This record gives sequence, structure tokens and C-alpha cells, in this order.
Amino acid sequence: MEEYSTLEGTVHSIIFQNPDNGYTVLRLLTDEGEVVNTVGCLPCAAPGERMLLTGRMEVHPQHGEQFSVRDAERRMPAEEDEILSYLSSGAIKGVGPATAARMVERFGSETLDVIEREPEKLAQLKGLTSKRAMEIAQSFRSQMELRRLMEFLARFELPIVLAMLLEKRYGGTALDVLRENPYLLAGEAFGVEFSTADEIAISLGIPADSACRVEAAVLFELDHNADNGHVFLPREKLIDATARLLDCGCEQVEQALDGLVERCAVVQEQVANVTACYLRRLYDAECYAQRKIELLLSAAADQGGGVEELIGRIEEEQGISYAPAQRQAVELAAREGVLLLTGGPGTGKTTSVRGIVALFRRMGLDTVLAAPTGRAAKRMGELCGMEAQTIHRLLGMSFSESTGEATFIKGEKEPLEADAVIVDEMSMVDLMLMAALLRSLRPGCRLVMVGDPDQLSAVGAGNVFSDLIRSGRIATVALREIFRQAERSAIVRNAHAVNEGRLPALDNGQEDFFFLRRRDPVRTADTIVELVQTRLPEKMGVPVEQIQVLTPTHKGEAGTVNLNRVLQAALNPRRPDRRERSWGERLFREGDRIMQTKNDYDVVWEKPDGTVGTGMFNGDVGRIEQIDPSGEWLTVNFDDRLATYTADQLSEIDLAYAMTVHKAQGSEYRCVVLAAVNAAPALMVRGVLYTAITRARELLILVGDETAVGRMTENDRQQKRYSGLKWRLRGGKRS
Ligand SMILES: Nc1ncnc2c1ncn2[C@@H]1O[C@H](COP(=O)(O)OP(=O)(O)OP(=O)(O)O)[C@@H](O)[C@H]1O
Repeated sequence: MEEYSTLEGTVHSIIFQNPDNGYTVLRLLTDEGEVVNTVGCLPCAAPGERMLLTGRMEVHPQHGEQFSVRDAERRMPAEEDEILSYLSSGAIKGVGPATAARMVERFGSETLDVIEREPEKLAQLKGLTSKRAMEIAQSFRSQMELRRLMEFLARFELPIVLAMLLEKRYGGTALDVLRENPYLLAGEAFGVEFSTADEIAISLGIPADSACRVEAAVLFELDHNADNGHVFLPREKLIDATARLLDCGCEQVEQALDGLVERCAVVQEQVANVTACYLRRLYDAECYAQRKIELLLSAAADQGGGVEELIGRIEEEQGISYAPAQRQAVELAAREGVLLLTGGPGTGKTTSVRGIVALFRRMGLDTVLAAPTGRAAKRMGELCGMEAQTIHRLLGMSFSESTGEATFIKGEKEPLEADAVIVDEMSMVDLMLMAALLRSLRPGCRLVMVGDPDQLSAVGAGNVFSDLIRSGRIATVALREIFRQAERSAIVRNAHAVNEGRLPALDNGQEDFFFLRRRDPVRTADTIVELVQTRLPEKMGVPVEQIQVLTPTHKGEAGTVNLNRVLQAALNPRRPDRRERSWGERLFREGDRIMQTKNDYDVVWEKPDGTVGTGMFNGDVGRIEQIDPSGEWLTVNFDDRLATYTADQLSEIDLAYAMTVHKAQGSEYRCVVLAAVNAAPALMVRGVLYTAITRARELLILVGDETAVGRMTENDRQQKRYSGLKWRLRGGKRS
């Protein structure tokens, strides 16, 4: 990792500035008398201002050497000549060079204070009306507010970009709002650690036992646990965790929790024998999901007559004879309002779905196919011979800038027109998405949910698929038989072995499954680079683009961070004709394979046929096509959708030469290279290995240590997730 250095000096001139995100290109006159081109997030920077910058030097193919800023300590100009160049630069609306000169001549080094605090004095100057003086003061004050906000955040080592986000949300009063309740930073929209918000609060003298602190901690715990998959927390656990977080007594937390329950910010309800505490949105989603599923079940669409004959014709048409369980699945799809279809790799799920699609077509049902990720939708569409979409796109998801929440065009008021919806890769659907999908279905719409319940759980909160299966309320067909074609593949055989707790065969006597023993993670990483760069493309004829490196972890030599660094250096090395752009610790280069790491509904994309749309989703993978010479935006090609990212969206992308198994959920690759290395205990589980193996279509190469493979295979512990959906469907308390 390159070292950071510091640079101190005065802003000489501004070359470029984006007022929306603060991205700035400027020339800095250092104290050593050198002029250095400097780029970074430096909102409202203006000539004359003093800066102490931390960052690193980069070589830009067109602009040569430039300093890329990570942190900045900034001081307003203090000397007369600095103030003059600051004001002359146009930094304040309504002040040009002539006015600036008059102001500084009259007020000297006090000029900025006068503008801010005694603007009426400005009207004494020739040619300045008091109205204009007030406008100047207003423009200067709003800049100062933003600056003070930035300085305030910088004291706690928070990123400058956060100031822009706060200002967007709270306008000129952002700093006051923040001082009143610093805990808002720990909320979903800003994602700051509770401990940092707490540090700010303490520095502001907010007492440790103040209600706002304890309430914020309770909400933070619920939110944090939702990120770990829990829909609710048992009251005792919530109180205990919060008391530990705050290092305070349980009574205080109980009081705060009761206050939140009274105000309905938290919902408390008995779920089986647990007193469950829910964030409001998750409670509403769970109750809605239960009610809507009941409704869809009660509208059971009995189409008994003639189905067998139809199935016979479909078999003939598709040149296939269904296995009994597959036939049952197709038949039940005709009869039931809601159907679950489960099975591991090669058990014939897709073939059954094709049958269901054909049957629905013959029944005259308008059918829609969907999946939780873009890749899963693409694959589903290809295999079923009709268009499939992501659930997000199907529902017209967008993002509210003011509340930070996802909104959907489709819902109860404007439902989907479909008569039937078939969803694949259901194991990845979390509770919020499930509730949104259900809201968009008309009463009587059929819902077929397909997936492999042994895959890793959804990233978001909930256990939706397994709750639905285990509720016993919904018709379920479990495909267990592995078809002969599929049985020939060692990938499929080994996946089933792992799923049953048996070690995969690592003897290399197979065509599509190989094991390369490397006990040391450094050698594991070296071997992975060699495989991807030369051996696989040259000896096995697999193009680099069709290989995906997976690893259980971010950390260590064989974790994503290091593997991405070494793979980038090998596959897309620094070249004079490839522009680069760094963002925090990451370095992006034209030609890099990258991944979107969170949903962003604002990214704009365009297809070659001119279709324009918005939205990129967590897990979408693309290639950096171009980095603008200003470094201010870059374009990424996602499967022919050319998306433009501005500087403030760069935190949402990461290199994707290697990714975690969790991130690869729902995707499939021709060839997977898996780093089988020891990692944190929570990652050494069967689900991780099983999911990794089942991502490979034609070739899987395990590189690493068989003890790690063994540990993962043996450990079938699934993280328990608190969720009440199964209980509600089984007839728990009606809501
Ligand atoms: N009834 C059948 N008769 C003969 N072959 C079948 C039948 N059903 C499925 N197959 C074959 O078995 C293999 C696996 O089927 P399919 O792709 O439908 O399974 P899947 O569960 O979707 O698998 P995966 O999840 O791995 O994609 C395919 O080669 C398919 O052609």
C-alpha cells in the first residue's frame, strides 16, 4: 500500500469545481514555493485559502503528477493579500475583483469578519447598496456554515463528503441539527459508527444518561442487527446489548425502549415465547407479508380439469418426460395460488420452471419472470426463453433523496398487470423486498417461488424463503433427484456431497473440479494470479472475463482486498494510456473489472440503442470504460449498459477481480477459482463452500488448504436469524 504524505500551502487558483459534490481541481502554492496540481473533495475552496492536506501523488496520463487529497485541514485566508485573492476569485456571489479591492482597502484583515458579522458596514463603500451587502453576507455565511460543518466533522475524522450529504438533507441548519442530536449520524442514511456519534455527543456535553442518547443506542442496535439479518431482537437481548454498548444500567435502557414503544418507533410484540422488538418498518413488512400471502392462498386458483393433458403436450413439445416431482410441481402451479419449488444444483428446477411457463402460457396467464439480482435474472431469462427482470426493476424502485428510503412505483395502488409471477433465487430475497413484491401483486395473482434453501441467506434482514417453506402453509415441491446429465459433473456431485456434510473429492481425477494444495496464503494468492493470468486462458481455453475468483473473506493475503490488488496489477497493469482515479484506499484504472457494492437508484445508464435508465444494484459487475480527464466522472460498461458515476458515487464501487462468496450469491460463472483459506469462524461454514461451488458452471478450481475445506464442510451451523414470519403464517397472533 502506498504511503500518504502531507502538503501545506495556499490555494493559488481553482481549475475546476463541482458544487454538487465538492470535487475540486486546484493549484496549490506550497510553502516551499512549488505549484502543485491538487484534486479531491474540497467544497468551496477558493484562492487565498490555506490548507494542510494529506494524500498521495499520482501520475495522471494527461495532466502528469497531481496530489490526490484524502483529508484536509483548512483555514480561511488571514493576510490582506490572501483575503484579496480569495474575494477577487468570485468565491462569494456578488463580489468581483473591483469590489474586493475596495473592501480590503477599507477593512484590511478584518474584511471577512465584517462581511459575516457587520455587513451593514459594507454599504458604506461606494457602489454597494445595503441590499447587495446583505446578499453578499448571506452567500458568505452559507459557505461558512458548510465550512464549519466540514471542520466539525474533520475533528472527528469523518469524511468531508458527509458534510455535503448533511447539507443536502438539512440545508443551512445542518450544523445546528447535528449539534442538537449527533446521534442522527448513526442512522441508516449516514452510516457512522455509534461510538463516533457518541464521541461527538460527549464533546458537546450531552450527558451520558440523556434520553436521546439511550434511545439512539436502542435504535442503532436494532438497525445494526437488521444488517446482520435479524428482523427483530428479543427484548432481553436488545436491552443487554444496548446496556453493553453504552456501558450503563439496564433500567435506563428499559425506560428508553418503553418510550420508543410508546411512540411506535419500536414495536414490541409476543412472538411465540419471545418478547420481540421490531423496528417499525420491519414489523410492518412482516405483518404485511403474512396477510398478503394468506390472501393469495385463499384465492387458490383451481384449474384441475385438463391440466394433465396440457402437461402431456408440453412434454411432447419440449421432448422431455418429467420426473414425478417435476410433474407434481407443474400440476400444483396450475392449482395453487402460491407454490414453492426447492432443490439443489442439477435437480431439474429450471426444467420445471420452463414447464410452468409453458403451462401458464397455454392457460392464457400473463406471466412475469423475476430474480433478485441482474445476473440471476439474465440467466433465468436465457434458460426460459423469455425476458426476466430484477425484482427492483419490475417494481420500479427508486430512491428518495430526502428520506434515504427506497420507494416503488408498483404497489397496491398501481399493481403489476401480471396474472402470474415466477421468482428464481428466492433464497436471496429479504423481507423488505418480499413485502414490496407482495404489495405489487393483484389479489388472485399466482406466485411461484423457486430456489435452493441451502444457499447462503439473503444479505438483508429475514429468512423469507425458509420461513415460507417451514411454515407448512404453502404447497411445496422439493426436487431431490439429481439428473443423470448433471450427475456427470463433479461440481454437482461435490456440491451435494458438501451439502450432506461429506468432503468433496479432491483427487483431481475429474474433468471440471480441481484442487491445488497451497498451505500458505501468500502462495495461494500467487497461484490464483498465475491461474487467472496464464494457466486457465492458455491451457484450458477459458478467457479471463469468464473466470471469477471467490474467497470467503476480505482480509488477509487471500482475501478480496489483497487479491484484487495483485490481480489488478497482473491483469490490468498501470499504462500511460490508461487513466486512473483513486478513491480512499482504492485505485481504479480504465479497463478494471468493478462491482457495484450497494443499490444506487440514481446512477444513469444508456444502452447502445439509445435506451436510457437509472439504477445499479448491489452485485452488478462491469468494466471501467473511461475515466474523464478531470477525474470527476467515469463510465462503466455493465453488459452494454453504459453507466456514468460522479466522484461522490465512487464509494459504491469496488474492484471485482476477486469477490466474497457472499457477494457472488445468485451469480454463475463459467469458471470459479476459490481461495480455500482459513478465515473468521463465522465464515468457515458449509453454506459458504456450498454456495461457492454452485457458482461454477463448467470449471471449479479450489486453491488452498484442505483443512479449510474440511472445516467448512463439517460446520453446518447456520446463523440464527430472529424472524416472526413462519410463526405468523402458522397461525401465531393475527395482525
Ligand atoms: N425430466 C428430465 N428428464 C431428463 N433430463 C432432465 C429432466 N429434468 C432436467 N433434466 C436435465 O438435468 C439437468 C439439470 O436440470 P436443470 O437445469 O433443470 O436443473 P436445475 O435444478 O435448474 O439446476 P441448476 O440449479 O444447477 O441450474 C439438465 O441437463 C436438464 O436437461
